[in-house]
Amino acid sequence: MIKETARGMAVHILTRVEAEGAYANVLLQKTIGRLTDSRDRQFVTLLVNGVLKHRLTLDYALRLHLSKPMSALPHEVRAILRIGAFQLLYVDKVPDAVAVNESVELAKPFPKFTGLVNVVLRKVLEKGWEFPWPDSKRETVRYLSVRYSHPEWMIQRWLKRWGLEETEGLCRANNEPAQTWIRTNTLKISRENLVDRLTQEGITVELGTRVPESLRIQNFGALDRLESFREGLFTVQDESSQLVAHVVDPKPGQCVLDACSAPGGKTTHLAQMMHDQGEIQAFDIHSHKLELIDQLAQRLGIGIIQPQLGDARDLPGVKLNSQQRVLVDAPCSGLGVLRRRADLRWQKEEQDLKDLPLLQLAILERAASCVEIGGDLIYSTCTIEPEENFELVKKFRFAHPEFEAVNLVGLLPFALEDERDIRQASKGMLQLLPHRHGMDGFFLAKFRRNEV
Ligand SMILES: C[S@@+](CC[C@H](N)C(=O)[O-])C[C@H]1O[C@@H](n2cnc3c(N)ncnc32)[C@H](O)[C@@H]1O
Repeated sequence: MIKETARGMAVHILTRVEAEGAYANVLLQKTIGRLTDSRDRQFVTLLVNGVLKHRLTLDYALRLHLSKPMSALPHEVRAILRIGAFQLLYVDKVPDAVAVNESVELAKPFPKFTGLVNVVLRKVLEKGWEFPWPDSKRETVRYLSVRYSHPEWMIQRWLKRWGLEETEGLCRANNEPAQTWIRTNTLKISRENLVDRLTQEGITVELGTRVPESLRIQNFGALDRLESFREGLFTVQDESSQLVAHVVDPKPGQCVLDACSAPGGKTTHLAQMMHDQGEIQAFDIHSHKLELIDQLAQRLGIGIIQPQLGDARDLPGVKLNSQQRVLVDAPCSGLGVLRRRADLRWQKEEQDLKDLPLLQLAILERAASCVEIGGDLIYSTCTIEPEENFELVKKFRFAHPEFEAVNLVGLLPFALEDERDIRQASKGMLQLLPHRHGMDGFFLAKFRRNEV
């Protein structure tokens, strides 16, 4: 039995993820609560997410010193080696000797492999980052793939679209640690007063510069234990996703439809902007996720949201031409948020980029039929792939000349700097990219319905 230390817990989680296909984030949340020290909880999270993200690079480094393939080793031993190599290569604050010795300690329940763990990790330590990488000119795809731990099919697409320099920049950005952003609940508190409250609670806070409600926080333990959290003064939401409600720009008293709404991040932001006056119908296809919207709305003190179970391709009960604002925050491949979702890059396949647009377009078509004349339709995704974004919007516009693009430049709460973005945004679309904008990859489009 591996002891339930922080490292032991990380081995246990990674083993279950690989051997049983368990969801890493669900397992992490369930398990780390057993650790009393918040630093231990953070360390387990760092190890699990780090190993999942950098798995390809770690295995490449380890295989150089193994006589058999990783698959010939027990799952636990693979996890111990990866955790050890991750600390040696990526984590400055752990002394190298500690990383090696602790890994050997973890391997003691597998006596046949303690020697191997010791020898292999000492070799990784000795070599550091001096690997025989694939040739970056002749084998560019393979080089970027192992150097930055991304699937080759993703690299291939990005190289075609953006070339070497930008693709490398994107891969680097995807490997940066994700920052934590929160959104002020302006129904209850101003952003300045929230900064004071959080500071009193020992949290390091920084004002977001792009969204008036956003704050970046650091040095926090379990957020749900904070008084300010329980009072509903904020919710966790990435900064780029906080842009959406500003682009929707709903007004108090309006009828708003959110077609794919769970867990309610954007729905509750819309309600805030409406001063909790009017009506928001919040659809989602999963009933367990609808409960999350209810819980969030309750905590934030919001009353105008009506969660509705239903497929957004049907939107049962919603009348044609009945809504002043309709948001489609579509299910997507999520390739814009790879830094935030550690194992997502390994879960997606290129086929998803053929299947998802069919669903996205069907949802957009039905949602569009609910927009009243003069009303607005907003489409957003957290992906950077054209099939789900620009190309999809082009198809939709071609079939629906009654929708005209709405200029986004004045709606965004920050000024765009890049000429390319300004040109796009004035035509009603914006693609944010992690390596260009320093934010999660996100796509937004807005159209107004005219009489035809
Ligand atoms: C990008 S997430 C929405 C995030 C949400 N807007 C927020 O800000 O918290 C997409 C959502 O679409 C839901 N979904 C997937 N297929 C759907 C469908 N056919 N109809 C309605 N909802 C769907 C998923 O359950 C998921 O909750």
